[in-house]
Amino acid sequence: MTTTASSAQITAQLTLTRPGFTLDVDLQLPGRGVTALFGPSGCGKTTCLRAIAGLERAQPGRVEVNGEVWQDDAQTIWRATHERGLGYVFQEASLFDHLSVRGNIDYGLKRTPPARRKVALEQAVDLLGIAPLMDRKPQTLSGGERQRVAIARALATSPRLLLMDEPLAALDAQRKAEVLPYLERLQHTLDIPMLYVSHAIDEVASLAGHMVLLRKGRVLAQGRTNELIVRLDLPLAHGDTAATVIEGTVQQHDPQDHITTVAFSGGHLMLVSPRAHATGEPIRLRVQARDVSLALTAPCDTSILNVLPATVVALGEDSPGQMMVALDAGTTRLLARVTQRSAQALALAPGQPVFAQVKGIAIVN
Ligand SMILES: Nc1ncnc2c1ncn2[C@@H]1O[C@H](COP(=O)(O)OP(=O)(O)OP(=O)(O)O)[C@@H](O)[C@H]1O
Repeated sequence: MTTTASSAQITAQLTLTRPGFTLDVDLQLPGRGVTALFGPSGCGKTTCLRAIAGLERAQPGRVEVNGEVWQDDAQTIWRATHERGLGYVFQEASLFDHLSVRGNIDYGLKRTPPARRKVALEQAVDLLGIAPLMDRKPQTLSGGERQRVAIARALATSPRLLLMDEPLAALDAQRKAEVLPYLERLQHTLDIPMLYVSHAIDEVASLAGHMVLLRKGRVLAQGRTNELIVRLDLPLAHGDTAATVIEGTVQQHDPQDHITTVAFSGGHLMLVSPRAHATGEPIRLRVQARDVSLALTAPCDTSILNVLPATVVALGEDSPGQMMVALDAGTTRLLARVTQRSAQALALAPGQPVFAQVKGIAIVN
């Protein structure tokens, strides 16, 4: 086995040329947690995953995962896919229809030498909530159930890296919402890094701490998801889906009004939450730019619960007639989408103190 001294990090320098398309990326990713590959159709997300998996050969290429070198053309190192210890989950779960769910998961387990087994069968089954399905045949399962079985099977191989290529894309919104919490649970429980391809920015924002933004085979930006989604120079901070993820701590929960108060670097936010959250629990919140409005003086007699003092950092044009405003509330960057007319009427400019009125907040996890 070829290893180097570097610790939890994934690096991939990949050049791969096809007629009409060149992938040329230098990825520097954390070796823990979920990293999303995000970008428009055809930008090279799947090609990146396949090159990291060794299913396609980048030339030249170098891939190193948590100290193990999988490819290094300069040193003529090449590990075949089956020697990389990968889990791969695709859009459509490719289960063996002649085997039961248990048989499918056992198949993954048996391919893993006992010394390398980190994830017990029971743990994979429990994390994906599939215990009641173990004796069923795949063709009797719903799409969401099949996908959970496919993920459990990949996990049962105790992969060094789990590659997921749009694992929720074939599911309708309801099934997606059913599988997403399991994926969130995985990353909190297992120390298996995941690379996650998705088109859906809300999925990325809730799952991935880190992301790579791809365009036409190149890296447009890579870094912490919370930071990239609010950068006005990048496409994510534009349009209807622009949003901020706020990391905070539950301060209290009022069971009478079902209101949870969350403390974060910019103050407090209150949100309606039917579930009682424990005091001190870390919590991530998503605030959409279209749900934030601005005022120059503190509004009074308003039904809006959350008014945060903030400072304008930058303004950018969004769509015709709309501006995107980046704000700092404490050390937290927020986005507000306001009309161009309002931006002019308030004479919004960098450095200006404002009050951000936050109308809608969603709990991410
Ligand atoms: N087997 C192949 N042979 C030739 N060209 C291919 C092949 N697979 C993909 N391509 C091309 O390579 C480019 C990158 O494709 P890739 O599948 O990596 O994009 P993607 O970002 O994953 O897209 P999508 O989101 O639509 O799945 C595209 O231009 C695509 O047409």
